[in-house]
Amino acid sequence: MQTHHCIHVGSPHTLLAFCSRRVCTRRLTVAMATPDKIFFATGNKKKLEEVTAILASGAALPFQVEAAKLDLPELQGEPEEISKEKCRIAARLVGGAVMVEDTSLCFNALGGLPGPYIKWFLEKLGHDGLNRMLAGFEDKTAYAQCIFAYTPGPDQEPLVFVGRTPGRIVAARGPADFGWDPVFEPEGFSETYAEMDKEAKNKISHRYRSLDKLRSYLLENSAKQQ
Ligand SMILES: O=P(O)(O)OP(=O)(O)OP(=O)(O)OC[C@H]1O[C@@H](n2cnc3c(O)ncnc32)[C@H](O)[C@@H]1O
Ligand SMILES: [Mg+2]
Repeated sequence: MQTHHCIHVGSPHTLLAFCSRRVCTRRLTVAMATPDKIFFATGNKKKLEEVTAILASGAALPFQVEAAKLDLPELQGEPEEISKEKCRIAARLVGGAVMVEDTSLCFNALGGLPGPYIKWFLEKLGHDGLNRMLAGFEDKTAYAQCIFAYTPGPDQEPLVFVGRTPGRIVAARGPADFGWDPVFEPEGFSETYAEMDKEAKNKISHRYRSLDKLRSYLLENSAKQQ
């Protein structure tokens, strides 16, 4: 059997190519450089505020993040797949590099539901209804999950970055200006997300944890850093 060496760059984002040696069927992978401009597509002003604050709190970025206000579809399926598909749709709409995120609120007693469907549960049942859903269960624990999906362009497969913050569902406390913040008390804290300073939430939140992973990935692959 003939053997030879293909270069295999172990970067998670890959441009698929094939080795020029005909005997080789292995796919070569080449890391995609971080572009100069990446859109953040969302229809949610509060998400945008948090993402902007989280990115601004770190070192200066060698790329620009520009908001794209898009009304993206509420898809069904597993959270990672929802985020990826949302990203593919957004990349086609903006015609370039884009990141999106999809947020879930998962009740442990309900096997992770409402999960990615929290938007509809919150809209139809309100904060009190979310509490009542757990009335028959002793276990009030939950986790907030954010999945950022990023692609350098419409023809590239999106990558996902998952961040989770554990906590529990409590009767609403604090300002009701962002989703289910008043009913989620993160583990290790006596305040709900809504009662916490924005800065404090942004240091421990599901959004911070996933965005931090995406930021590291983008910095590692940024030509300007090398
Ligand atoms: O355009 P996109 O980015 O999809 O924005 P969206 O508001 O539709 O957001 P999702 O599809 O991710 O649905 C998540 C739901 O959870 C809410 N939400 C998201 N992040 C939150 C956070 O950090 N705290 C409280 N509520 C949040 C949000 O308002 C939605 O009702
Ligand atoms: Mg949405």
